[in-house]
Amino acid sequence: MDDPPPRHPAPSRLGRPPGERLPGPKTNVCSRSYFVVVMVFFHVYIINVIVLLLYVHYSSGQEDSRPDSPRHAPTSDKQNAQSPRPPSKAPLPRHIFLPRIEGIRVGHVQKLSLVPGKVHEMRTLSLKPLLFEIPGFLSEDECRIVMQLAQLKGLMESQLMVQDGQEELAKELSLSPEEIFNLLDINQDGQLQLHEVYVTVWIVNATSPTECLRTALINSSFLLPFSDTDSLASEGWSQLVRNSRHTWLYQGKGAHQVLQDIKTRVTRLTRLPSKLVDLSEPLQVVRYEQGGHYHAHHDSGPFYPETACTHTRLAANASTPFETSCRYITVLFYLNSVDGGGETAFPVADNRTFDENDVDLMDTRRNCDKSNLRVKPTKGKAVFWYNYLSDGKGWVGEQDEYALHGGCVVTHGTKWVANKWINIDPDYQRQARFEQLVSHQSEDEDDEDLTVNSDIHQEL
Ligand SMILES: O=C(O)CCC(=O)C(=O)O
Ligand SMILES: [Fe+2]
Repeated sequence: MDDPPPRHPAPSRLGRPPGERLPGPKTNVCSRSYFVVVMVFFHVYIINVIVLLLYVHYSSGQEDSRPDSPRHAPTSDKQNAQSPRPPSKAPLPRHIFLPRIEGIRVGHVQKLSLVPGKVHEMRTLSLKPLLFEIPGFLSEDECRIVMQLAQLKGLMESQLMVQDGQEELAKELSLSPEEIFNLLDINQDGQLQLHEVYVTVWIVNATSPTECLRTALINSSFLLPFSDTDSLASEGWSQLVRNSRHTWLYQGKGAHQVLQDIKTRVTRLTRLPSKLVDLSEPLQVVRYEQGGHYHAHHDSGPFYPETACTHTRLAANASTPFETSCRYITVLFYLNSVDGGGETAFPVADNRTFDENDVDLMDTRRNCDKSNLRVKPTKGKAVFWYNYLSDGKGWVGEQDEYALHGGCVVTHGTKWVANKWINIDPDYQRQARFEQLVSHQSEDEDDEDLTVNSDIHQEL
């Protein structure tokens, strides 16, 4: 009998030496399927990565191909601000730095090229305020046309004056001081402002002389330039802030060419962006008869965080208790040469004799000769000054106290002047939003030149 074939020992974990592989066929199947699975996963992974990369590439490529893509054409802040966008609350980028003309020193003369074929000379009159004069800024014809246009439009009384029968009415009604006060407190702020006070004077005189006014003074903290109430009772014209007539002339598209030319020249003179000049108040034309005057004043008030500017008020979207015109620059044109008096006085220019208590300096009927600086009205001459200082960062800063000025009494003849005020909000964001809003409106209203200030100017 054959011996039975030798049998492999039964696989036994215990009996296998360490490191010995598992029997043949079973080992082969496991490693192959494992390899296949791994390879499938690997390929799927690679394909995913490739697809992802292709997606990223093509999607960014499409963005790049847009004409306004930043990668193709980097847009400046200025372009961004000009492109039509709905007004947003996010702070707008600062892209305008207002140029300010340097005065160098009093008497310094700079040559200007404002109109083709003519050179103007600009002389520094004072550094505080920064004040210049430019003889012959307007031609004789331009002066004549502006005066004629103003006459055609009609001039109105610059300050309310006592009307016929007003005194009798006041007597008949025999109002109490409080009633008079409340009647005259036009904006109902519990105070009487300067323009309200001068109306008060007439009615008070007609009822219970200065008693009424004293009550008003005690009940409120309004500013009175002449504190002597007895003289208020006895004086006439001198008590009016101003004694003149005025009108406004629109200077936008469609206006008389002379008015548009003046606006262009003012833009060149001040070197400000034309948009700022375009959006400013229209030209104000003023006529003083013999005996007319304008007591010393500021064309624009001081600026506090809660102060609103008249021109940006509508865009500011907030109601504020104080409002002023925010007239950054005044350009004053003399439209005729005055026979006697009528100088423009700058009582405290360059601070040579400034005494804060000397309130009489405000009185241009009596004390013009005490002013530090007086400019003689000569046909065609322009003077211009900054009513606000710079904030040191290229924008409008605080009010310049030295910009106090007034029109001396006209002793002979008449006096014609025109004012071009350039309105800028010291709050940059408000000015920028206002410009944004106006450019949207002008787009909507198609090519109409918006001079939004034309019916919202206020008397100061
Ligand atoms: O008449 C003048 O000389 C000055 C006028 C003026 O200050 C004004 O109109 O605001
Ligand atoms: Fe003024």
